[in-house]
Amino acid sequence: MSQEKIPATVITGFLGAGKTTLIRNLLQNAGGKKIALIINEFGDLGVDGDVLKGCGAENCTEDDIIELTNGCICCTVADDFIPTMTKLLERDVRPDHIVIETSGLALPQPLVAAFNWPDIRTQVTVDGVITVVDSAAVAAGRFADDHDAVEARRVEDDSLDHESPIEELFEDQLTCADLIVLNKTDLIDVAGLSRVRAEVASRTVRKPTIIEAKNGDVPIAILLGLGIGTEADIANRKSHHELEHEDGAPHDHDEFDSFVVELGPIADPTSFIEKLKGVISEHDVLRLKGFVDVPGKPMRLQIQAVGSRIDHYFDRAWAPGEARATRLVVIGLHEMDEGIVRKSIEASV
Ligand SMILES: Nc1nc2c(ncn2[C@@H]2O[C@H](COP(=O)(O)OP(=O)(O)OP(=O)(O)O)[C@@H](O)[C@H]2O)c(=O)[nH]1
Repeated sequence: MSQEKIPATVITGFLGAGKTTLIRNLLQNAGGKKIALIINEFGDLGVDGDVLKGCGAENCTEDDIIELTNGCICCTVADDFIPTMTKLLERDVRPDHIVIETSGLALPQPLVAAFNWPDIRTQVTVDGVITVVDSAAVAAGRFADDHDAVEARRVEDDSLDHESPIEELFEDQLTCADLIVLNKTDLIDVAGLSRVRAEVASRTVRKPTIIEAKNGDVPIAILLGLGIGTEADIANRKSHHELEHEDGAPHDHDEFDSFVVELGPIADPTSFIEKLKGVISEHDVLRLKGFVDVPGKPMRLQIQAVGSRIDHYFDRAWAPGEARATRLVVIGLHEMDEGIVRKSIEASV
């Protein structure tokens, strides 16, 4: 029996760009399409999976949400992603569409290349790669090295890389895109947005379509059904790393670190969050997210920090029998001193 290939959409974008938010919208507006979701996170705590499982979309039940937590998907393609895909494809009821959320630090290239593996290629095709961009972060220069300063240092020290790991990853994620979503447009003005658009366009040679969004709110008809078959075009989308190491040396994430902080109940979340802001900016924490136990409140408090901007809201009631706890995952550059950051967060309670 010949079966049509199942389309798979890869959603990529730097830490905190709004991938989970966009997917949540997509699931809630999927109009009866059965969607399977594969989520990969950097860091030990399954926050994104938890957020998406709580979104209650009928066409994507908890069974349809698969979390890959053994490291970044781009490094564990063979061990983790391929077996997961194979199992998904063996299910009696196959999904209409597969959506894959990569970790904010993943290179999408190795993942897309995996769709050329023999067992996968015959059954699934990449509908398109969607790269979500935090427009406010781009506007604030968080993905741009100060090239003049770097150049000045480089004259003194040849071993210095021109681009930071963050800037390289950002470009690699843009390089792989079929569609770029400039998200968080509510946080910048029109002039800022047009500068962001120009900067993003200048960092992609292939010139994919660029659209704008607030809270990842993009009609499903725009996101799904691109019909690109990206896996056949992977040679045109090489990452910095692939270009530098044509021998195929594996990429790793040594430049980044993550750890989980567990705390007791937080009686004064407002003061805690205020102090967290200070910790994040003092120690250059890239991303912090998790859940807080506020005594006396039936709901858990979700904390989401991207750079020094912190969102927080009570997202759902603690389930009966669920242990109330405060757990936060912290992600930063390798130079981040875990011991000091951990102590500062503990001292913020
Ligand atoms: N103001 C504003 N906030 C947004 C928007 N989109 C997402 N956010 C917030 O940004 C934070 C990060 O969003 P996520 O959707 O978790 O980002 P992500 O890309 O999945 O993050 P990682 O999985 O950690 O890489 C959350 O607090 C969101 O509510 C937007 O358009 N505007």
